[in-house]
Amino acid sequence: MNSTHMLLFCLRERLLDSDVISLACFLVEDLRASSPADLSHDEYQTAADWLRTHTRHRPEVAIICGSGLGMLADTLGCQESFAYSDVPGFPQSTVQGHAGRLVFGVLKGKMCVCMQGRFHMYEGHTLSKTTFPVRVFKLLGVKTLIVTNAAGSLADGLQPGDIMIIKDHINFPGFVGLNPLIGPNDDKFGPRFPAMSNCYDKELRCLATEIGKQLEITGLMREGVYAMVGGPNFESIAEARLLHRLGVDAVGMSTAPEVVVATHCGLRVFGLSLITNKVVKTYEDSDSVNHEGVLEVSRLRSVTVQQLVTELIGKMDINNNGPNDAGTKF
Ligand SMILES: O=P(O)(O)O[C@H]1O[C@H](CO)[C@@H](O)[C@H]1O
Ligand SMILES: Nc1nc2[nH]cnc2c(=O)[nH]1
Repeated sequence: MNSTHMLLFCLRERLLDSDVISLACFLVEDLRASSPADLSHDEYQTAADWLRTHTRHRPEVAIICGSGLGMLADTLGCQESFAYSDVPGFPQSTVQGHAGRLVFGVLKGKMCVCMQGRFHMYEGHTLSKTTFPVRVFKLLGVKTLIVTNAAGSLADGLQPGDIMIIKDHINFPGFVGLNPLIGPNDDKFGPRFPAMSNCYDKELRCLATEIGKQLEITGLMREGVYAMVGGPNFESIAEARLLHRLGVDAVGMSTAPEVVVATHCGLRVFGLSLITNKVVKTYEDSDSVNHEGVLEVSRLRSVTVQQLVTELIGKMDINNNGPNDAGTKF
């Protein structure tokens, strides 16, 4: 008996009133609609097979470009690119600053695939669709995922233009059941109960800090905790204060689902947030954030982010799969 049958049974037996039943059925359906159980293994495999037959590239590193950071993909050598609309199963990008192209190419001698545009829950995509490319990358043989995003800062020491290496995240939507792993577990990808305590690889974080020193950008860099909220609205002042008190350094509307799915399937993850604005925390402050401002700061810093990511890819040991790799099952 599934949850809906259970609720209908309660109704028949007059255990609950009909309004409660309708609401509960709606919530159950809603949760189900947002779970990856609505995609079969074959759907990921079809996309991976299609890509394998359309490109000779065999990427080891995947990069997800945050808002306004798509220029990273332009630096790949020997490029081949595909519109998301051409790849079976890929959703469409609907947000300004997210071009909607998958770019394959070579960076510092490593085969890479770059998402010029990511998918967000607030666009109306299910979480399975939001994270769809990550599992496709796994099937393509990718070992390391690099996620980038634009984020607002709550930490006093983080200014617009700074780069925060993500040490950990808080997946707020996950607290209310909006987790991409909800639904029957696909054991071919990973375990039912994956650990998240090592999801941002320590070695890669240290390497990025070293590279920051070489690039003489340590003044712009620090580690911190990223929190994902659902969006699409930016934070109210009371919400900003709450996040600040909870120890959040930077907030955005993406990344956590991708990282959860990547960690589940044993990918090594590196993440960074480009701080595009300070989140307003006082009622006296008349500033307010907007997406155009976010994109502008991203573009201004995109070359620095590009240099950092490029050097990181060049120097990373591709054969070290990190602590989450339980061995591939394909
Ligand atoms: O997280 P990325 O995709 O970088 O984008 C961030 O910027 C947008 C808001 O300006 C939101 O989508 C937020 O998540
Ligand atoms: N939620 C949220 N997302 C962002 N993305 C870029 N800046 C912000 C911000 O201030 N808040």
